[in-house]
Amino acid sequence: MEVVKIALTKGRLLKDQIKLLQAIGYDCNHISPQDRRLVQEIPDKGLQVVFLKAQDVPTYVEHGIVDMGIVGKDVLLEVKKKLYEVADLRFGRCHLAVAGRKGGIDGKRHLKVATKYPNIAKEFFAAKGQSVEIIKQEGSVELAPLLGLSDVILDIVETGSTLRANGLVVLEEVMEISARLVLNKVSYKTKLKLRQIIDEIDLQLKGGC
Ligand SMILES: Nc1ncnc2c1ncn2[C@@H]1O[C@H](COP(=O)(O)OP(=O)(O)OP(=O)(O)O)[C@@H](O)[C@H]1O
Ligand SMILES: O=P(O)(O)OC[C@H]1O[C@H](OP(=O)(O)OP(=O)(O)O)[C@H](O)[C@@H]1O
Repeated sequence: MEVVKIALTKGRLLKDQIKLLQAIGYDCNHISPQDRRLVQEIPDKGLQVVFLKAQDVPTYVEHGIVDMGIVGKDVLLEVKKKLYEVADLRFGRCHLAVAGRKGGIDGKRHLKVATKYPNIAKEFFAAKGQSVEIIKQEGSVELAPLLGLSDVILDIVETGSTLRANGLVVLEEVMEISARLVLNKVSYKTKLKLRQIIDEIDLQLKGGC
Protein backbone atom coordinates (compact mmCIF):
# COMPACT_ATOMS: atom_id res chain seq x y z
CA MET A 1 0.00 0.00 0.00
CA GLU A 2 1.28 3.48 -0.87
CA VAL A 3 2.11 5.35 2.34
CA VAL A 4 1.56 9.08 2.78
CA LYS A 5 3.13 11.04 5.64
CA ILE A 6 1.38 14.09 7.03
CA ALA A 7 2.78 16.62 9.50
CA LEU A 8 0.27 18.06 11.95
CA THR A 9 0.88 21.23 13.97
CA LYS A 10 0.89 20.61 17.71
CA GLY A 11 -0.96 23.09 19.93
CA ARG A 12 -4.22 24.91 19.43
CA LEU A 13 -4.78 23.75 15.82
CA LEU A 14 -4.51 20.05 16.64
CA LYS A 15 -8.15 19.32 17.53
CA ASP A 16 -9.44 20.68 14.21
CA GLN A 17 -6.78 18.85 12.21
CA ILE A 18 -7.74 15.53 13.81
CA LYS A 19 -11.42 16.34 13.23
CA LEU A 20 -10.70 16.91 9.53
CA LEU A 21 -8.83 13.60 9.19
CA GLN A 22 -11.68 11.80 10.99
CA ALA A 23 -14.22 13.47 8.70
CA ILE A 24 -12.51 12.13 5.58
CA GLY A 25 -12.43 8.60 6.97
CA TYR A 26 -9.17 8.25 8.89
CA ASP A 27 -9.60 6.71 12.33
CA CYS A 28 -7.45 8.92 14.56
CA ASN A 29 -8.57 7.42 17.88
CA HIS A 30 -5.19 5.89 18.56
CA ILE A 31 -2.90 8.72 17.56
CA SER A 32 -1.76 11.37 20.01
CA PRO A 33 1.09 13.87 20.38
CA GLN A 34 1.42 12.67 23.99
CA ASP A 35 2.56 9.28 22.67
CA ARG A 36 6.34 9.74 22.38
CA ARG A 37 6.59 7.82 19.08
CA LEU A 38 7.42 10.51 16.53
CA VAL A 39 5.76 8.74 13.62
CA GLN A 40 2.36 7.18 14.26
CA GLU A 41 0.24 5.13 11.91
CA ILE A 42 -3.47 5.22 11.12
CA PRO A 43 -4.31 1.50 10.93
CA ASP A 44 -5.07 -0.01 7.48
CA LYS A 45 -5.10 3.35 5.70
CA GLY A 46 -1.46 3.94 4.75
CA LEU A 47 -1.37 7.32 6.50
CA GLN A 48 1.51 8.14 8.85
CA VAL A 49 1.22 11.15 11.13
CA VAL A 50 4.01 13.21 12.68
CA PHE A 51 3.43 15.96 15.23
CA LEU A 52 5.61 19.05 14.89
CA LYS A 53 5.94 22.57 16.23
CA ALA A 54 4.33 24.94 13.72
CA GLN A 55 7.58 26.48 12.44
CA ASP A 56 9.00 23.03 11.61
CA VAL A 57 6.07 21.84 9.48
CA PRO A 58 7.06 23.75 6.28
CA THR A 59 10.66 22.55 6.62
CA TYR A 60 9.66 18.87 6.78
CA VAL A 61 7.30 19.32 3.83
CA GLU A 62 9.84 21.20 1.68
CA HIS A 63 12.46 18.49 2.25
CA GLY A 64 9.99 15.72 1.43
CA ILE A 65 10.41 14.09 4.83
CA VAL A 66 6.63 14.29 4.93
CA ASP A 67 4.39 14.56 1.87
CA MET A 68 1.95 17.06 3.26
CA GLY A 69 1.29 19.23 6.29
CA ILE A 70 -1.19 21.48 8.03
CA VAL A 71 0.04 24.82 9.34
CA GLY A 72 -1.10 28.41 9.86
CA LYS A 73 -0.75 30.94 7.04
CA ASP A 74 1.22 33.15 9.46
CA VAL A 75 3.94 30.51 9.67
CA LEU A 76 3.99 30.00 5.88
CA LEU A 77 4.46 33.73 5.31
CA GLU A 78 7.18 33.94 7.92
CA VAL A 79 9.32 30.97 6.89
CA LYS A 80 8.76 31.10 3.09
CA LYS A 81 9.52 27.52 2.01
CA LYS A 82 9.16 26.04 -1.45
CA LEU A 83 5.94 24.02 -1.30
CA TYR A 84 2.41 23.97 -2.71
CA GLU A 85 -0.34 25.60 -0.65
CA VAL A 86 -3.48 23.86 -1.88
CA ALA A 87 -6.32 24.56 0.54
CA ASP A 88 -7.57 27.06 3.07
CA LEU A 89 -8.90 24.75 5.79
CA ARG A 90 -10.94 27.55 7.41
CA PHE A 91 -10.06 26.74 10.99
CA GLY A 92 -7.44 28.44 13.19
CA ARG A 93 -8.91 31.75 12.10
CA CYS A 94 -7.30 34.85 13.54
CA HIS A 95 -5.62 38.06 12.37
CA LEU A 96 -2.15 39.44 12.26
CA ALA A 97 -2.29 43.01 13.47
CA VAL A 98 -0.13 45.88 14.63
CA ALA A 99 -1.11 46.84 18.16
CA GLY A 100 0.03 49.27 20.80
CA ARG A 101 -1.21 51.82 23.29
CA LYS A 102 -3.96 54.08 21.99
CA GLY A 103 -2.21 57.16 20.59
CA GLY A 104 1.11 55.67 21.64
CA ILE A 105 2.85 56.18 18.32
CA ASP A 106 1.46 59.60 17.41
CA GLY A 107 4.21 61.71 15.92
CA LYS A 108 6.84 58.93 16.01
CA ARG A 109 8.91 58.62 12.82
CA HIS A 110 10.81 55.49 13.85
CA LEU A 111 9.08 52.54 15.52
CA LYS A 112 10.36 49.71 17.65
CA VAL A 113 8.32 46.61 16.76
CA ALA A 114 8.27 43.50 18.95
CA THR A 115 7.12 40.37 17.15
CA LYS A 116 7.36 36.61 16.70
CA TYR A 117 7.20 37.35 12.95
CA PRO A 118 10.30 39.41 12.02
CA ASN A 119 10.11 38.67 8.29
CA ILE A 120 6.42 39.54 7.97
CA ALA A 121 7.00 42.69 10.04
CA LYS A 122 10.00 43.75 7.94
CA GLU A 123 8.01 43.38 4.70
CA PHE A 124 4.87 45.00 6.06
CA PHE A 125 6.59 48.15 7.32
CA ALA A 126 8.96 48.36 4.33
CA ALA A 127 5.93 48.41 2.00
CA LYS A 128 4.60 51.39 3.94
CA GLY A 129 7.96 53.14 3.93
CA GLN A 130 7.94 53.09 7.73
CA SER A 131 11.31 53.10 9.46
CA VAL A 132 11.44 50.33 12.11
CA GLU A 133 13.65 48.35 14.42
CA ILE A 134 12.38 44.78 14.70
CA ILE A 135 12.79 43.10 18.08
CA LYS A 136 12.27 39.32 17.81
CA GLN A 137 10.18 37.75 20.58
CA GLU A 138 9.34 34.13 21.40
CA GLY A 139 6.11 34.80 23.30
CA SER A 140 4.22 37.12 25.67
CA VAL A 141 4.63 39.73 22.93
CA GLU A 142 2.08 42.10 24.52
CA LEU A 143 4.52 42.72 27.36
CA ALA A 144 6.90 44.62 25.08
CA PRO A 145 4.95 47.88 24.68
CA LEU A 146 3.65 47.53 28.22
CA LEU A 147 7.14 47.59 29.71
CA GLY A 148 8.70 49.88 27.11
CA LEU A 149 10.72 47.37 25.09
CA SER A 150 8.86 48.43 21.94
CA ASP A 151 6.38 51.01 20.63
CA VAL A 152 4.14 48.43 18.98
CA ILE A 153 3.77 44.71 18.39
CA LEU A 154 2.91 42.76 15.27
CA ASP A 155 1.16 39.65 16.53
CA ILE A 156 -1.80 37.30 16.30
CA VAL A 157 -5.14 38.63 17.50
CA GLU A 158 -7.94 36.13 17.87
CA THR A 159 -10.53 37.23 20.44
CA GLY A 160 -8.64 40.41 21.32
CA SER A 161 -8.75 39.54 25.02
CA THR A 162 -4.95 39.53 25.48
CA LEU A 163 -4.74 43.01 23.99
CA ARG A 164 -7.61 44.28 26.14
CA ALA A 165 -6.20 42.72 29.29
CA ASN A 166 -2.96 44.61 28.71
CA GLY A 167 -4.42 47.97 27.73
CA LEU A 168 -3.47 47.67 24.05
CA VAL A 169 -5.54 48.27 20.92
CA VAL A 170 -5.29 47.22 17.28
CA LEU A 171 -3.69 50.08 15.38
CA GLU A 172 -3.70 48.40 11.98
CA GLU A 173 -4.87 45.08 10.55
CA VAL A 174 -2.15 43.23 8.64
CA MET A 175 -3.99 40.19 7.29
CA GLU A 176 -6.43 37.38 7.98
CA ILE A 177 -4.94 34.04 8.95
CA SER A 178 -6.22 30.46 8.86
CA ALA A 179 -4.81 26.94 8.67
CA ARG A 180 -3.57 25.78 5.26
CA LEU A 181 -2.90 22.41 3.63
CA VAL A 182 0.58 22.30 2.10
CA LEU A 183 2.24 19.69 -0.11
CA ASN A 184 5.73 18.64 -1.06
CA LYS A 185 6.20 19.42 -4.75
CA VAL A 186 7.65 16.03 -5.71
CA SER A 187 5.14 14.03 -3.67
CA TYR A 188 2.33 15.90 -5.39
CA LYS A 189 3.56 14.69 -8.77
CA THR A 190 4.40 11.13 -7.77
CA LYS A 191 1.93 9.95 -5.11
CA LEU A 192 -1.54 9.06 -6.30
CA LYS A 193 -2.80 8.62 -2.75
CA LEU A 194 -1.83 12.19 -1.93
CA ARG A 195 -4.11 13.47 -4.62
CA GLN A 196 -6.93 11.27 -3.33
CA ILE A 197 -6.53 12.79 0.14
CA ILE A 198 -6.62 16.33 -1.32
CA ASP A 199 -9.81 15.47 -3.21
CA GLU A 200 -11.38 14.08 -0.03
CA ILE A 201 -10.45 17.24 1.87
CA ASP A 202 -11.80 19.43 -0.96
CA LEU A 203 -15.07 17.53 -0.91
CA GLN A 204 -15.27 17.87 2.85
CA LEU A 205 -14.66 21.63 2.63
CA LYS A 206 -17.29 22.02 -0.08
CA GLY A 207 -19.74 20.11 2.11
CA GLY A 208 -19.51 22.95 4.63
CA CYS A 209 -17.18 21.30 7.15
N1 LIG B 1 -4.95 33.02 19.50
C1 LIG B 1 -4.03 32.50 18.72
N2 LIG B 1 -2.72 32.65 19.03
C2 LIG B 1 -1.75 32.10 18.27
N3 LIG B 1 -1.99 31.38 17.15
C3 LIG B 1 -3.28 31.22 16.79
C4 LIG B 1 -4.35 31.77 17.55
N4 LIG B 1 -5.49 31.42 16.95
C5 LIG B 1 -5.16 30.70 15.87
N5 LIG B 1 -3.82 30.58 15.76
C6 LIG B 1 -3.12 29.81 14.72
O1 LIG B 1 -2.62 28.65 15.38
C7 LIG B 1 -1.30 28.38 14.95
C8 LIG B 1 -0.57 27.48 15.91
O2 LIG B 1 -0.72 27.92 17.20
P1 LIG B 1 0.19 27.33 18.36
O3 LIG B 1 -0.67 26.75 19.39
O4 LIG B 1 1.30 26.51 17.80
O5 LIG B 1 0.70 28.72 18.92
P2 LIG B 1 2.13 29.27 19.14
O6 LIG B 1 1.91 30.30 20.22
O7 LIG B 1 2.71 29.73 17.85
O8 LIG B 1 2.92 28.02 19.67
P3 LIG B 1 3.92 27.91 20.84
O9 LIG B 1 3.09 28.22 22.07
O10 LIG B 1 4.34 26.49 20.74
O11 LIG B 1 5.00 28.92 20.57
C9 LIG B 1 -0.72 29.74 14.69
O12 LIG B 1 0.37 29.62 13.78
C10 LIG B 1 -1.91 30.48 14.07
O13 LIG B 1 -1.98 30.23 12.68
O1 LIG C 1 -6.67 37.61 20.82
P1 LIG C 1 -6.47 36.46 21.76
O2 LIG C 1 -7.61 35.48 21.72
O3 LIG C 1 -6.17 36.93 23.15
O4 LIG C 1 -5.20 35.61 21.24
C1 LIG C 1 -3.99 36.21 20.91
C2 LIG C 1 -2.88 35.81 21.82
O5 LIG C 1 -2.65 34.39 21.70
C3 LIG C 1 -1.31 34.16 21.28
O6 LIG C 1 -0.47 33.98 22.37
P2 LIG C 1 -0.20 32.53 22.98
O7 LIG C 1 -1.41 32.09 23.75
O8 LIG C 1 0.24 31.61 21.90
O9 LIG C 1 0.92 32.86 24.01
P3 LIG C 1 2.47 33.18 23.75
O10 LIG C 1 2.57 34.13 22.57
O11 LIG C 1 2.91 33.82 25.01
O12 LIG C 1 3.14 31.87 23.46
C4 LIG C 1 -0.93 35.44 20.56
O13 LIG C 1 0.48 35.60 20.48
C5 LIG C 1 -1.60 36.50 21.40
O14 LIG C 1 -0.84 36.82 22.54
